[in-house]
Amino acid sequence: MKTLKVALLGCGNVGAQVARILLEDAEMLAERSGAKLELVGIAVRNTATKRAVVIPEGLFTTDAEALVDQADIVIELLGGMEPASSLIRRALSRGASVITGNKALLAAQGPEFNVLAFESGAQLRYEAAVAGAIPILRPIYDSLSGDTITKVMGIVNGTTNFILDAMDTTGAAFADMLAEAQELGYAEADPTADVQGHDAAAKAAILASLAFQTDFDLADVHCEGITKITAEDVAAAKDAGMVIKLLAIAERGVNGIGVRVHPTLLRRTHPLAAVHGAFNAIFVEAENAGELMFYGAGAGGAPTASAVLGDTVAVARRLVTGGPLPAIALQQPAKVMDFADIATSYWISLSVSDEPGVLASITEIVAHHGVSIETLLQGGLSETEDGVAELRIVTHRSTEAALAATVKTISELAAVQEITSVLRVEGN
Ligand SMILES: NC(=O)c1ccc[n+]([C@@H]2O[C@H](COP(=O)([O-])OP(=O)(O)OC[C@H]3O[C@@H](n4cnc5c(N)ncnc54)[C@H](O)[C@@H]3O)[C@@H](O)[C@H]2O)c1
Ligand SMILES: N[C@@H](CCO)C(=O)O
Ligand code: NA
Repeated sequence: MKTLKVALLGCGNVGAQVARILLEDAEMLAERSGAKLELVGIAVRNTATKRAVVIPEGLFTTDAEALVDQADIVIELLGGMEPASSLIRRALSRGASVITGNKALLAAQGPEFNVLAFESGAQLRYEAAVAGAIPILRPIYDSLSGDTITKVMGIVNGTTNFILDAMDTTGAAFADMLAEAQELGYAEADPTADVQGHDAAAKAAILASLAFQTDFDLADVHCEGITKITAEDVAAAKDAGMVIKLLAIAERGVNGIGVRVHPTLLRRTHPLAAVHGAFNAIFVEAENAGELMFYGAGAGGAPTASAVLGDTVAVARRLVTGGPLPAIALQQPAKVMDFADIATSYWISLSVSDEPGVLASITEIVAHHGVSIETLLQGGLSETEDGVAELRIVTHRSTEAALAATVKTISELAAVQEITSVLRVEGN
């Protein structure tokens, strides 16, 4: 049986679990790959650091470059831009295949890595980079390659789902749940990438690139995180039979493809509303397949390691059987839809002076901008301020530009005391 040398870069949450599986399940992996997968070394910063799993000390090295230079397969789980980028380029340039979970790096440099891989005949796989354990990239670029995808929409960040879900179900505080997500190994090394939506935006760029055969990068993704979501927003959503989720959405529109990440209100009957904790779920709509939903663990060491090992076996099988790599699908230049042109629906909460004619002025403004109202709810007089009434408006779908202009004009009305929240609504 052929032996393939595997170099592991990084031994953190995910890397340690990958090392464990490579060592514990070596026999099974060899049977499935058709080759012995020999872990030849693990690049770390400090060889003396105690790890989450028992690993023979002799495997650790601080010389990542020398390790890369002797490997057939390089698994990059360092995170961050450098030295991850240089090491991936080094591996691909010498024809070694690369598996990575580094979505931030892929969203920035993925197209360049693809070219390097194509030139040297190396394989590049990154199922772990989007929605952890869930097989989602391979279904999109492989299983659905005979169909036309029209929309991808999902919860792709475990940390923010964990936080929002706890705020919704137990009323827990944002900061406490973020600390717990960090302890559980869900959050990025710098958790602002999670809560500001950048991690989900990188995943949205990867999903959109594969679903629409083009190259999206982070700059193409409209991104809003969850840092402005308050306990009051969560309670108001609950009161209305809805829940707030951070969604990544990529869809074909009239003049291009719109890619966005933002907190979104969903009715509780929507399947994505039932995704709890750090779980992820992704809806894919395709012309012939219809609606598909993929659900599972979106973060965490062992689940993410499962996706890494799946890629490793797939790469090893091809190294054993040989044969040409599939040609890179023709990458069309990205036709990015301007965010202002994207159709969404708004939920607007506001407090107004409780005086005659206010409702009429507001409905007039909404109509003036070509927007129509789905529901308008008067929440009664404010408990804290005399003569102040609370209103909640949900609009029908309209362009982002028309909706934003509507909110701006409403906010300028003398009777409007405060726009307390503006959120987008998805689903039926
Ligand atoms: N944790 C998850 O749930 C998850 C899920 C999917 C993808 N990912 C991605 O997988 C990657 C790893 O994530 P993680 O959670 O294991 O991170 P981590 O911070 O736990 O592990 C990274 C490890 O790499 C080490 N490292 C960093 N720079 C190094 C260098 N120059 N030389 C040697 N070692 C170095 C760090 O010391 C750390 O031990 C990231 O790209 C992350 O985005 C993580
Ligand atoms: N920090 C990421 C890890 C998985 O990519 C998350 O919370 O989803
Ligand atoms: Na995945």
